[in-house]
Amino acid sequence: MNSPLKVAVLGCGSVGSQVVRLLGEQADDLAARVGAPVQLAGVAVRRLDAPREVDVPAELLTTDAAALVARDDIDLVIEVIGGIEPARSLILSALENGASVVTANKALLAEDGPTLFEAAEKAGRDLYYEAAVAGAIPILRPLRESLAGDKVTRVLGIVNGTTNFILDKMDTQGSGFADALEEAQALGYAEADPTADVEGFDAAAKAAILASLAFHSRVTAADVHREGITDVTAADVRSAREMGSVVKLLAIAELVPSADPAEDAGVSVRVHPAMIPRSHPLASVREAYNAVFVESEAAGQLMFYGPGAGGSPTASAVLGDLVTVARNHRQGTRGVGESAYADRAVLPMGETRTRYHVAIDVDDRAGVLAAVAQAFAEHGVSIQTVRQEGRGNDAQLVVVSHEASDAALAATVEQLRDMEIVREVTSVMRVEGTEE
Ligand SMILES: NC(=O)c1ccc[n+]([C@@H]2O[C@H](COP(=O)([O-])OP(=O)(O)OC[C@H]3O[C@@H](n4cnc5c(N)ncnc54)[C@H](O)[C@@H]3O)[C@@H](O)[C@H]2O)c1
Ligand SMILES: N[C@@H](CCO)C(=O)O
Ligand code: NA
Repeated sequence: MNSPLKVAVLGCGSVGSQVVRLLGEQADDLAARVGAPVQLAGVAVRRLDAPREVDVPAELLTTDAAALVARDDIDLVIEVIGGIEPARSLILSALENGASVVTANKALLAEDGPTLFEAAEKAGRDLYYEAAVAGAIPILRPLRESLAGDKVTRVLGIVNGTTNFILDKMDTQGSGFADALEEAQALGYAEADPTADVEGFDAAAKAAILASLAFHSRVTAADVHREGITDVTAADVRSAREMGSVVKLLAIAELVPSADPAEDAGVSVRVHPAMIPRSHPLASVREAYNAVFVESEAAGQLMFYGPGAGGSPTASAVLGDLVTVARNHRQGTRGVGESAYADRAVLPMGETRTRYHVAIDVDDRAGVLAAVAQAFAEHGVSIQTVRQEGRGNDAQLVVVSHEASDAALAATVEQLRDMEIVREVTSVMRVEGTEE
């Protein structure tokens, strides 16, 4: 057998503890798959005496992560601390010292991925991060490797388990957002501070990573249009149900065509709640599960489904990467690095073409429908369907538009809100996953 590869694990929380457990339990199989034993050489923690989900020999624990990654004998570094600093400095230092790196850190990759990729390139080492998007689900490697010969045109993902759980409860139990969030917290899905999940920051980081890989371009979290689910009401969810749809928080990355068929105009990358038909494969993704739906020119439609979070599922993705980078490291080669040659521009949200569902409480009298239709027409927005519900003081018009620029749709809704015949615009939501 070849001499062992030495691994440093940075952070021993939910994911780190499961990585350490699996490194021990699967040691023989990992050695066979890598072609050399993979030996745990150090675990950086914040406190030596903190309770942990896994037993780590005391001599392997250290609170000095910087010194651990600077050690000459470390071949592989697994970063599962999270956040921007010190994670970024530690990864850069590990690469400079000749180690290959596996990380689950979506926030860092989405904020400053190119700095890390350039450092990996310069060092001739690997930087792998399958766990950063949709936890255990293999999605980054399929985009980066399996689909490298195809042209991806759209990625639609349910990439945040907490928000999917909340929206699922709102749909199946008729709960309001606050009650569904409370249930998610009681079950341990949502954090005490749920901002990153419910405001869409977590999904936006993942959208940036997916878009970068799918479209061979650099997309950062700052480029992603982001709306969370805090304004989704029970009325929105009911309205979706009446149309045979369901509300999901989607991470969307799509190629936007231009007038010249040989060239695209750029990419649209966004996270927002949307209504999708119940017949769409993503509609069946329940509770805290994740799924990523990919459309490409040659392959057609693909769906990747599974647990998007949790210590053990996420550790599965980390160890999958570890086996690959360990094998490369041993053989003195590296895997596929960053591919950003296409350098596509991210279009402003206003230029993105979307469809809207708008529910409007109106007076039930002659000319009202015509006036509402006129507001859409003034902004060049074509209506696909309109239906009336209720009568008299309870009349409601539900309009679904054809595709139009998001700016035109938003302006239409603004105008509706100002109209005298409109009592209230009760629900505005984008519609996705349908053929025009
Ligand atoms: N938990 C999940 O389901 C999940 C899923 C996908 C990706 N991730 C990512 O995995 C990473 C880790 O997440 P987690 O859920 O395990 O978080 P966690 O908070 O449970 O664990 C992080 C650990 O790092 C430790 N730490 C903080 N600063 C440190 C330092 N300077 N040196 C050493 N240790 C330090 C903390 O004490 C903590 O134990 C994050 O980037 C996260 O986004 C997590
Ligand atoms: N908080 C995330 C898990 C880690 O990405 C979720 O709810 O899916
Ligand atoms: Na993944």
